[in-house]
Amino acid sequence: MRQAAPPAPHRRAEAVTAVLTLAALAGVIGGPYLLDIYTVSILIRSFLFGCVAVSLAVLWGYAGVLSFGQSAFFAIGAYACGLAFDRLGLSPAVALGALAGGCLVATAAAWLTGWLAFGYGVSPFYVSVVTLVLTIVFVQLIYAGGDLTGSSSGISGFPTFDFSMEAWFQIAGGALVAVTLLCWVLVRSDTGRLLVAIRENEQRCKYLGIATGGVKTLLLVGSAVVAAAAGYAYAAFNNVVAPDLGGFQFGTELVIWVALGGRGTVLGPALAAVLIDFTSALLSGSLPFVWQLLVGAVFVLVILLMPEGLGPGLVALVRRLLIGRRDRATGRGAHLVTAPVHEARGTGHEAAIEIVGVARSYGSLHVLEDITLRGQRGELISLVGPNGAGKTTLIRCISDGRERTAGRVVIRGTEIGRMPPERCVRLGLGRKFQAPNVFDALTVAESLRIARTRHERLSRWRRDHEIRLPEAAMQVVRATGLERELGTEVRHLSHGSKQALELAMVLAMEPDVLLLDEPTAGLTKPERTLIGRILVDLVGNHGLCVLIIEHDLEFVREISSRIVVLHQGRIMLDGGVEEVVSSELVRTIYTGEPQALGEVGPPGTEDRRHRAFPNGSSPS
Ligand SMILES: Nc1ncnc2c1ncn2[C@@H]1O[C@H](COP(=O)(O)OP(=O)(O)OP(=O)(O)O)[C@@H](O)[C@H]1O
Repeated sequence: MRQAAPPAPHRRAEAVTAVLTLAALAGVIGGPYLLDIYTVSILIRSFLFGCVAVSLAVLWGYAGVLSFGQSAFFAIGAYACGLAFDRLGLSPAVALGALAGGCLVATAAAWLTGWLAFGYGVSPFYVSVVTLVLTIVFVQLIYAGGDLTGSSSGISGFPTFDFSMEAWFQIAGGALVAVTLLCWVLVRSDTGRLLVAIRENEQRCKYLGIATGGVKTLLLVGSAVVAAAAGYAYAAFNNVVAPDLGGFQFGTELVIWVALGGRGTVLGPALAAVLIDFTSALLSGSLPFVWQLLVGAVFVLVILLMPEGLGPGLVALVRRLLIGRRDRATGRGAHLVTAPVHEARGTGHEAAIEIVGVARSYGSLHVLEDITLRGQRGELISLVGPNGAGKTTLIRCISDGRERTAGRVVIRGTEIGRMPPERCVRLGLGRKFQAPNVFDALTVAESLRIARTRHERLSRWRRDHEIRLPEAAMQVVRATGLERELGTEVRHLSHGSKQALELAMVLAMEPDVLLLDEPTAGLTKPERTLIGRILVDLVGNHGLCVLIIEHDLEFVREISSRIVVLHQGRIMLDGGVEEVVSSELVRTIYTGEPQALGEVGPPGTEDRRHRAFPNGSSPS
């Protein structure tokens, strides 16, 4: 496929990075011949710590995974080196085996951490707790290792590589330059945008079919391997490993360095790690307590005055001087292309969606009972009913297999069972939430690109400026003027544009069944009319099955092929538009008259009546 050329701001950023990289490499090669031996030996350590800080910067600053356990991964690599060299002596096979072994153990530990921390329904803070525990477990294991691990004294004096100080400096410095450059390439790529999307709105990512837990686990494994390799080099250089390397204190120091250097950059944390560790080594001897106090005070000040850290401030300044405003750097150059149509799922004869006997209870509260419903291709089914009737709960039960307490949901012939949202979505489901559920920190183009993840693999090393969209999504983007806003950050869009963007993102997945929860909430009359026209076209010309929750009965009347009335968790009526709209039962449900239903209507039905029948008009 032909690739679009990157826009000018990107090319300038790449040129600036190339110059910085060459300058850094020149410093790394020439530095040890200009600096005194003490400075060189401290900087070697600082460079290796810098590698770990950069890997944490990607993990935390971009993907939002705050890990205190990078020290444990670092120490795993260090102990792999110390143990192997101490027990087996130094040979190329042992050296390579120890490096591979350290990385493998770190991979296993990171994978286990990810499995524990990124499971279904787990709070994002849980990973911080799990990684904290990891450091404690690691230190306890080392203590319990007795003679094998050297317990609290660690291992020292083992044979190691016979490299000169200059060579160590060049290896450690070169590693820092390489890790920083690779991470910079990653975070600027489409995959880097995906990491930001996960940090910003993990729920939306899942409903775009992205297995966010898997992505975060992979990233954690990658950062653990970088940390383990740095730990290996640290042990080989220093000839000593100790339990403190894997402890909570070092893990927290790494977090502080990244916070000071700045989340959302990779250069900031690299520089902060080197500068703070280097200065610590120089000052902690003469000013042991004052120095710690000083670092603590600066940390508090930066968090208060520059919550994003020092790096982003400096980067913004450099960008303004060299490149221009941020939006221009991230958004310009993106353009839309119509994507080829993918093969339809299923046999084509089955129902688009089939709901059989679905129920949902919260303890003794039965919110949904025995819901049975079928939707075909080319049908627009409106789900109406007063507040609290269970409409949103039904949408949740359809789009997340773990929500319902009984019944079956079948999408294009496949039962969803207990599938999480990202797997339901892959069966051909698209869900738009009531309030716009978008990525505020991304541009419109980036959001649409992320929405195509299910169909197009995201690049790990570059940004694709060509956004390929299916006809239906393209229609929404064009009709609502989003085409002219491709470079705009979503946070700057109006409410209506955000609603349209979310709809376009959902359509970009090429769903067969579209679930819409009050898509016109908060929209103006012309915007509502436009969305209505688009929906009718999606159903008529693209064959989608749309299930829409709506309170505006005029709107429902104009667009629906069928209306389903839900009341107190049960389907009261399922029929054609005129039949339902003129139904006495519907009027009774909305006005809460007890006679017709043999019960008292739910509280607050007056308000609902006004929402359902604008201007107080009757449905008939
Ligand atoms: N997590 C929960 N725990 C307990 N009860 C819940 C929970 N979620 C929803 N409910 C209850 O389920 C009922 C149905 O809620 P739901 O949001 O599905 O109604 P709705 O028809 O979509 O209403 P609205 O039109 O106001 O959005 C309400 O009584 C609500 O309080």
